[in-house]
Amino acid sequence: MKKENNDEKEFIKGYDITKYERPSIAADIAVFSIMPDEKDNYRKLPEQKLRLLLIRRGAHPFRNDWALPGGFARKGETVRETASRELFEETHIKRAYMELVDVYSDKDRDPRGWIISNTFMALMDGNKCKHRAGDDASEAQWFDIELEKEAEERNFLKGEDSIEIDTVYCLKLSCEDIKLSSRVKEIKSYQDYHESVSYNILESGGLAFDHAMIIVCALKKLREITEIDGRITFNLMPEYFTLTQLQKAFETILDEELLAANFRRKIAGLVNETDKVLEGAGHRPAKLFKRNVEAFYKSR
Ligand SMILES: O=P(O)(O)OC[C@H]1O[C@@H](O)[C@H](O)[C@@H]1O
Repeated sequence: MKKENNDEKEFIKGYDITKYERPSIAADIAVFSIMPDEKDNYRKLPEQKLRLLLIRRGAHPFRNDWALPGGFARKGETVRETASRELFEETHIKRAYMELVDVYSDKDRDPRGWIISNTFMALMDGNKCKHRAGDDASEAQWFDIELEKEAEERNFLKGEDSIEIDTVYCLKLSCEDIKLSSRVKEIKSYQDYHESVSYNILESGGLAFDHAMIIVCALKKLREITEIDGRITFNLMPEYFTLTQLQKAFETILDEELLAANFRRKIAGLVNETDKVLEGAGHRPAKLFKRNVEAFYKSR
């Protein structure tokens, strides 16, 4: 046993790590929040909007284009630590829900060279976030985000069981008079009873690197997780909320209207009623609820 350990030590000492080319590692974060629409000031409860934080790049490459907050890993950091550090630099938020979206490693994704992006999504109550421009950024802004299906084409490959579905998505991001519009193609193929998915950027529309594609993937993942397990949505909520506000948050993410009775049945076990009410939002004050923390401890 001891001999083997010594062998291994010798092997590691003599190992030439430079014989493989090494990529640079970056982490990006798609930071989502739900915030009231400031333009909607005629209602007591303004419409809630799903928002994404973008940074205007202050340096080359893609100077002046908009990008997800992100940056290179520092020596010794895990990529999650890199993402948390970058998130804190931009939002001053230390703890937020973070989930890996995917790893983006296309050789041409960054003109500077082989740079792999590990992208996380972070969800937060946007009202708590004091975003500020970081060292390498000239501006940080919350953008309203919308994703529309523009076209879908189905092609049978060999027989009835093999199909390729091409979907073109139009991603719209807007912040006051800044309007970004990107088009991303999703290619889903089902062959031999297995699904594979890939994406192509058709138009970047003012977004840097491959971030248009990454944002589409992040939003689709947020929607998928919300459909499977609604607990993720609570990360966008303040401590106290009405059931209507919670339903609106679900509807904003899923981009569809939900039936109140079905919705309330579904989330009943996840919330606890409090003795507080929301004042000033109509003739009858609405009851405020909190997370039922025990239901959140349960493993997924
Ligand atoms: O902002 P700098 O530090 O220039 O570069 C980091 C970015 O480089 C890209 O590959 C990554 O997606 C990340 O956003």
